[in-house]
Amino acid sequence: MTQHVHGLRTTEEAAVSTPAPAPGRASSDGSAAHARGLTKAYGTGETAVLALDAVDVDIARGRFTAVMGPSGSGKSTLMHCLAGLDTVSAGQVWIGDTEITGLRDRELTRLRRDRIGFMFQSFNLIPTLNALENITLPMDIAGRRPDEAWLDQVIDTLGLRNRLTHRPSQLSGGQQQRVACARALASRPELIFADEPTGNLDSRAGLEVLGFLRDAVDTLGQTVVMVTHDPGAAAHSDLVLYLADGRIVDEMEHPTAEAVLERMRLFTGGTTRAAGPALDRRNVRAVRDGEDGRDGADGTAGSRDRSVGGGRLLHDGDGTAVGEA
Ligand SMILES: Nc1ncnc2c1ncn2[C@@H]1O[C@H](COP(=O)(O)OP(=O)(O)OP(=O)(O)O)[C@@H](O)[C@H]1O
Repeated sequence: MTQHVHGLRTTEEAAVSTPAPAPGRASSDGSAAHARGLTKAYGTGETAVLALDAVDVDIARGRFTAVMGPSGSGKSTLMHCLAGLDTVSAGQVWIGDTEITGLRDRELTRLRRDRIGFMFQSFNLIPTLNALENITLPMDIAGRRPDEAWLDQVIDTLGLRNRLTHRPSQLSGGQQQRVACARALASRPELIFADEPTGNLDSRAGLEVLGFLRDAVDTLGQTVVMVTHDPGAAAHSDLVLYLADGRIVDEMEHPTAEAVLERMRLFTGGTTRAAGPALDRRNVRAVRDGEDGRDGADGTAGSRDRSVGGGRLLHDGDGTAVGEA
């Protein structure tokens, strides 16, 4: 099945005519994270799923990037691979200047602890600890003393000053998410990854959290990457990256909810399918170089026919090909 993105000039199409920068484009301050050829396959053989297909991406420092796409398009997988929470099948990932693909588990754990903050849909707060203890827990585990001035700023920015001695069960959902947000910010990480951070919140609490993430970028100079299904949430970001079938197929600067909604309507299908037999390297290269019959003539973005060459190249954990046609 050929996947069309009508009327749009996709990132892939742009790459045919000009050596376009990777989606996300690093700001003048550089990349907080970037990936090249990031490929992630789950399972092997007939049941293998290619969740990410040779993704190139730059996460610009000091910006708020949203990742959107249909269910199963690879959003969470992309976030987990960028954050070093999941291994990659092929390709490379950097946090700042540090290549994390290839790091040993212990080094990766330390890097995640020291340089990355996480916010998940389930807030992951410890019920027996109060808000302040939850906020400082990662630093306590790491044996690091919080920067008190910064911690104060985060607590005040998030409006948690009067809730610090409360346990999670004594806080509303929005307040719990703010604690999770403060915990992600407290160690002043280079990068914050948020997976559907408003998914469990009512719209008012969701708006609050998005406002705080926005503030974290604007006031505190943080870098945020947020996976979301919600155009309204994406509208708080500086840049939306659109994933479909494990690839970044488009991006939008300065999104509005209406523009995001409209753009999402233009995408068709888009779930990652089971990968069939893998193809040989020549075909992979041909597909990547755009020699696979892009449409183009009618102005539509000629995306790649997934069946060209009979499948896609899959790799096992150490990056070697595990199958060929
Ligand atoms: N642990 C796993 N084992 C096997 N397949 C997986 C695993 N995790 C994800 N997948 C598959 O990889 C593809 C991408 O999944 P991912 O969770 O990244 O998508 P998503 O865009 O975040 O979806 P959603 O919006 O529904 O959360 C899907 O086809 C999914 O079924």
